[in-house]
Amino acid sequence: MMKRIQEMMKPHSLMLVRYASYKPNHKTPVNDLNQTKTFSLTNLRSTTSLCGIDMPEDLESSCAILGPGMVLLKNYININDQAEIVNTCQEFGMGPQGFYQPSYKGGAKLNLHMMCFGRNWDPQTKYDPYYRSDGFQAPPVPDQLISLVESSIQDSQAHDDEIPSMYPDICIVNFYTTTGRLGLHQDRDESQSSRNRGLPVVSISIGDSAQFVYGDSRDVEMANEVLLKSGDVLVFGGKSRHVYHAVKKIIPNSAPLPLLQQSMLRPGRLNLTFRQY
Ligand SMILES: O=C(O)CCC(=O)C(=O)O
Ligand SMILES: [Fe+2]
Repeated sequence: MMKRIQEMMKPHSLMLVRYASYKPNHKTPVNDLNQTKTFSLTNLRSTTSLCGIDMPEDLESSCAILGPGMVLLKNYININDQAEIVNTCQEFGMGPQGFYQPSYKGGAKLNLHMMCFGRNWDPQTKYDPYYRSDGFQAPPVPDQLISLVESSIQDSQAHDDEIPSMYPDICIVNFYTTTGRLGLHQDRDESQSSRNRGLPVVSISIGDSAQFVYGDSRDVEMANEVLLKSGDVLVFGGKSRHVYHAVKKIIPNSAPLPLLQQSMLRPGRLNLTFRQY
């Protein structure tokens, strides 16, 4: 539930460039070979078949305080930059270090596709500085995304000065199809020093909206709910660094139509979470 909406502002503008010079570095896959099938974020289809919502071009940004250390910057990223982020993730996501569907120890797969920048994270290995279970190395976090995260933190600090600064050296990119979801959890796999200092997690949403739940306990019935829309940035650090959170549902056909026209993002939701290891 939103506690308060503050000051209106223009959506953030960011110039993203392509990463033509990055050369992936990987070992021969050691296991999970069957997981290296490519997954595309985009699919070419006629513009008349795109299902999304019309958006006023001059929609302003706003801010909601969800709790101590938890700030939602609404409509923070403009459509062009959202489309560039889709392009960047697609470019890396189609490569050998790209999207795959990770699995838990027992073999069950997560209900999403994932790739990482900076360090790989996997439900089984947690953070590995170099290689994920199929042997591929994570590319570095793109500089333009680092700048976007740093600006988001500064803007969130203007609303809550207890949110610490951080340098985003790791990023998990999740793509949820319209049936995707993520169970209630805390983000606890970063270094103890990062977590003890309450260094924030910065989460960017692009595409279809998500019902996101969050709360202080493991009990999902007690959790609050907020809709994360395309272009929103959620920052949780300080006292909320270990908030329980989950993605309950993706709302089909809720992405902005101009984003779909520009990026050809497939139905579903792209989420990037940045952290300092
Ligand atoms: O998709 C989201 O909004 C949350 C993702 C998340 O919690 C995570 O990657 O740890
Ligand atoms: Fe999380």
